[in-house]
Amino acid sequence: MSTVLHAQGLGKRYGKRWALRECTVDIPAGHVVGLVGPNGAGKTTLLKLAGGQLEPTAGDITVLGGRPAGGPAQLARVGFVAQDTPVYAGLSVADHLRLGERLNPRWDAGMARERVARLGLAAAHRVGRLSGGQRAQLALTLGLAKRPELLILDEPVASLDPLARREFMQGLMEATAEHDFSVVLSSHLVSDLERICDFLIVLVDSRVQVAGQTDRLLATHHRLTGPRRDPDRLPADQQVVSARHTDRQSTFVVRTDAPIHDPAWTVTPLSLEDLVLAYMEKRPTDDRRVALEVRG
Ligand SMILES: Nc1ncnc2c1ncn2[C@@H]1O[C@H](COP(=O)(O)OP(=O)(O)OP(=O)(O)O)[C@@H](O)[C@H]1O
Repeated sequence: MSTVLHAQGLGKRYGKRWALRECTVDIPAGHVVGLVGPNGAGKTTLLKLAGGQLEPTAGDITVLGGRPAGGPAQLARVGFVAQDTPVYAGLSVADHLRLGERLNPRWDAGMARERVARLGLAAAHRVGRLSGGQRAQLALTLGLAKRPELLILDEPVASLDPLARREFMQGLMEATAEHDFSVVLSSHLVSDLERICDFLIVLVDSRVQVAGQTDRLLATHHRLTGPRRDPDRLPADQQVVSARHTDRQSTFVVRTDAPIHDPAWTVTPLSLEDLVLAYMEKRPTDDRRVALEVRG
């Protein structure tokens, strides 16, 4: 299967501070990829490196097999909807569609018109007077009508209310069902992404903590609850993502490909949100087996 994004040791530094470091990921084509992480984790940096708006300080990145923004053909293959859903306040909805048609060789004018009509956006309406949700939908329309092979969306729903979030995601889901393209979109919240994403990247403190297909991630991560135990006494093939202890009980989130047979444990599956939170809790530590110890 072809790869939409390949990063090897990718890093971006501003002054002394790394915004993204040692990022090595492969994203196969045909997925909707959720990039999740807290504020300042490096999501925008990774997406801008993919879009070619930033140059790496270290490592390599290829997108659809080419250099990001490496010429008009490459630019036509990648759509980018930036964080502040950039549209031109003084221009009308129709002006935006005309601009899109002028600038994009594969522009799907019929789809753009149909989508704008379905959203109830009047062609003559000044974009500066649209609501945040309507602006986000217009920006999504422009991104989709470009007919990219890869559409990158940087926190597209961050400023929207829950209903507008749902409508936006619904529109994106319908588009991915109708047309064959890959999507990478970022959010602070996994709840925004879990209905639509089938591939997840968790980014915390400028590093990729985990990346993979969501069904595979869910199948290989488990919560173990049982009598208090030192993490060093877990089998070597169980990678401890997070650990919590009371005086008598331990709860671990572990990653393993092997079945868990130890009768001491109650094994429960994780939701995607649990999984992301376990990685977000992870902190650098001297102990390689334990990501986090919380007493409580
Ligand atoms: N132009 C810049 N100059 C200096 N530091 C920057 C610049 N852009 C980003 N950074 C820093 O790089 C780190 C990662 O920023 P980035 O915008 O990629 O994070 P993010 O995960 O997208 O955050 P948010 O969710 O808040 O948008 C942050 O510490 C940020 O302050």
